[in-house]
Amino acid sequence: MAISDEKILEVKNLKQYFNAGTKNEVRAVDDITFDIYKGETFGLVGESGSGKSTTGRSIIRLYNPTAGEIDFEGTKVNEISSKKDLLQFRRDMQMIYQDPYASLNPKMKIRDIIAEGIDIHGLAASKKERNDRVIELLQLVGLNPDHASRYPHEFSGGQRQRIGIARALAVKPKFIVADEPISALDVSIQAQVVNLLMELQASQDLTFLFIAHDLSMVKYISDRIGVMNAGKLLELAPAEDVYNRPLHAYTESLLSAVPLPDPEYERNRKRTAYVPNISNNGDEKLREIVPGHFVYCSESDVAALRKKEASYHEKETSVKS
Ligand SMILES: Nc1ncnc2c1ncn2[C@@H]1O[C@H](COP(=O)(O)OP(=O)(O)OP(=O)(O)O)[C@@H](O)[C@H]1O
Repeated sequence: MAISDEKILEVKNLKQYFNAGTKNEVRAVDDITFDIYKGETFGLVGESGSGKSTTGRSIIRLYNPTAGEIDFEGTKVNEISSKKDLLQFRRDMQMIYQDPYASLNPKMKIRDIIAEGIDIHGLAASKKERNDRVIELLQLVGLNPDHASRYPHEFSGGQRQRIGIARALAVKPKFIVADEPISALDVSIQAQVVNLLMELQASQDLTFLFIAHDLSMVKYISDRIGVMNAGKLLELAPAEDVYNRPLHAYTESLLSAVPLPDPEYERNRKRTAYVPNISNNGDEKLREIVPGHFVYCSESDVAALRKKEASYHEKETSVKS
């Protein structure tokens, strides 16, 4: 599915605090705003504890936001109240987890794990239809139909993640929150799962929120990327721009920590320490520096950031000529 200009998800000034008002208050998500378009993969990256998972969980309504709003297809997620609408929402929005093993019941056969959603939502009229659908899903994620009668422990990490994906797809969702779906996998398997997700996005008309702390893979799958730190969205831009023209110093330092495949280059390169390049004037917010490229900054930083953006283009032109 090509990316539409229609927004499927709007996150507006979302705050998700834990233990709010106590001395143990954690501002896991602290006033973030972003949209996701239909057919898009939006990558959310940041170090551990930056608030990525909390954002994903708020979106699928596991939490009640401290403040702000989440709209899915124009409906306020936290105001969905009828059983019927909530069931539909749970069907439209599915989650894929980091550790598929922990989320697969070890005592259940793969058939029943995959068919859980089919059963809950009454999507199969007969046992045969249910079985056929499971087989179709297994094939869709690159597994063998015979696997239906086996148990989770009989599978490798990559295969288990495929089972988790099949389970999510069983209810024909529109939107998938993939929370670090490849972090627990061997590097050699990561690319296979990323490729599978990309294929499925096209064939199943899906939109993804792809959460990752590893920036090396997220580049390939994401159309746009949001960089989070300490509950704030610090930079938001098309994936290419985040990688090739980072503007926030935090993004630059994250990128400098991405492992590179060439060992020689890897040994010699320098990590960039995070030296903030944003003023602390109290008027910081996500500001559009050039069309589509946003940085959390103060009004007084905008000119310098525009200059920095322009300097990337000058460098690119001089490399070409
Ligand atoms: N249920 C909770 N109660 C209290 N604090 C929480 C809860 N869930 C998360 N936090 C805290 O909120 C902050 C953000 O956590 P979150 O899991 O969203 O980060 P993350 O970027 O997804 O990191 P990771 O990659 O480690 O999961 C952390 O400081 C975490 O300890």
